[in-house]
Amino acid sequence: MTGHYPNTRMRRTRASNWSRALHRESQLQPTDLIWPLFVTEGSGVEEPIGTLPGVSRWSVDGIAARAKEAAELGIPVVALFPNTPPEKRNDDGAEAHNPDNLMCRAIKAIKDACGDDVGVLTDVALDPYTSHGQDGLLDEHGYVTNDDTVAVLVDQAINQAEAGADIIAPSDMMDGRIHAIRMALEMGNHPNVQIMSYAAKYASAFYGPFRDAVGSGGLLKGDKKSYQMDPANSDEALREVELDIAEGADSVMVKPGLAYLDIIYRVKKAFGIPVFAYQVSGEYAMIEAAEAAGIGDRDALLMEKLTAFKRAGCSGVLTYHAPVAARILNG
Ligand SMILES: NCC(=O)CCC(=O)O
Ligand SMILES: [Mg+2]
Repeated sequence: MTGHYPNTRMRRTRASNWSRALHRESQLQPTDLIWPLFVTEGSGVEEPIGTLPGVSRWSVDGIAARAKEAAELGIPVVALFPNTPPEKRNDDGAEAHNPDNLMCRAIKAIKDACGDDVGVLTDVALDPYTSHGQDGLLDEHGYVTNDDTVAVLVDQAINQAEAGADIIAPSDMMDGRIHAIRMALEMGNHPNVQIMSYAAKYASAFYGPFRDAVGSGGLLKGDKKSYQMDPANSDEALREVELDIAEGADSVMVKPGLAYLDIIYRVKKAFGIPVFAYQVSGEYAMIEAAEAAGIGDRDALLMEKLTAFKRAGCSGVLTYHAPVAARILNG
């Protein structure tokens, strides 16, 4: 039972800087951040992404430089997404398991440049490699098949692990893929490669700028509602998470971030496992747009939102603002 005024004055502990610092319940640190990076072909290339102001695609050499920057800022992990050239995209996304694809070259360049100082998280899904922009293989009706897709995702994940990936992050939302990938990693002599499952990924309107960044936006026909979750659902997210833990996920992700804080909170309470939020491209773009429109201070907005993820129970956050936030935190 809390006391009564005036014995209890809630404002007492808020009255000074030192006291606010002492009583702060959640503290964001650079080590809470995962920095998503977009890879493109060429060398010495930086391509700014129009819908993500401040974010660029980098060629492999630039990606290695960004990873070094991450290490200097205290950011422990970078996440990689390739912008596959159109001529290498086809119906079955076969480029995803080409050992010399953009992703594998970027993984190797980072591991050569940074070794153990930076972890490399790699996305598993076919959308950056398919000519139709869906995350899996289509049947004759245009439906994204489950089991045939999982077989390709396993090849994609092993391909990334062979190149040196530290964390495999399947974002496809097929059923059973965590088990299949975990078994393949065990059999393929990669027992310590982690899996961070996009366990509760919602069919969201906040992904638009990302699709521009990986070049799949113009290609995508229809939507992803037959595999990504309905934003109205919450109990279903707990079932998704429970299955992925049972199948061998080391950590889980909830995506998007801010509109799904209740899901993060429930997952953490129910399972006590490491939970990560993906603050997605649309969320990033909205903060930048608020700053550009003069209706909010970018740094204050982003630090408040990132802190909210910690408060809700996250171990960390994937955010395009990672380097900006780390610089703020490092003073
Ligand atoms: N598989 C990764 C994503 O879909 C990212 C979406 C976004 O940042 O909007
Ligand atoms: Mg699932």
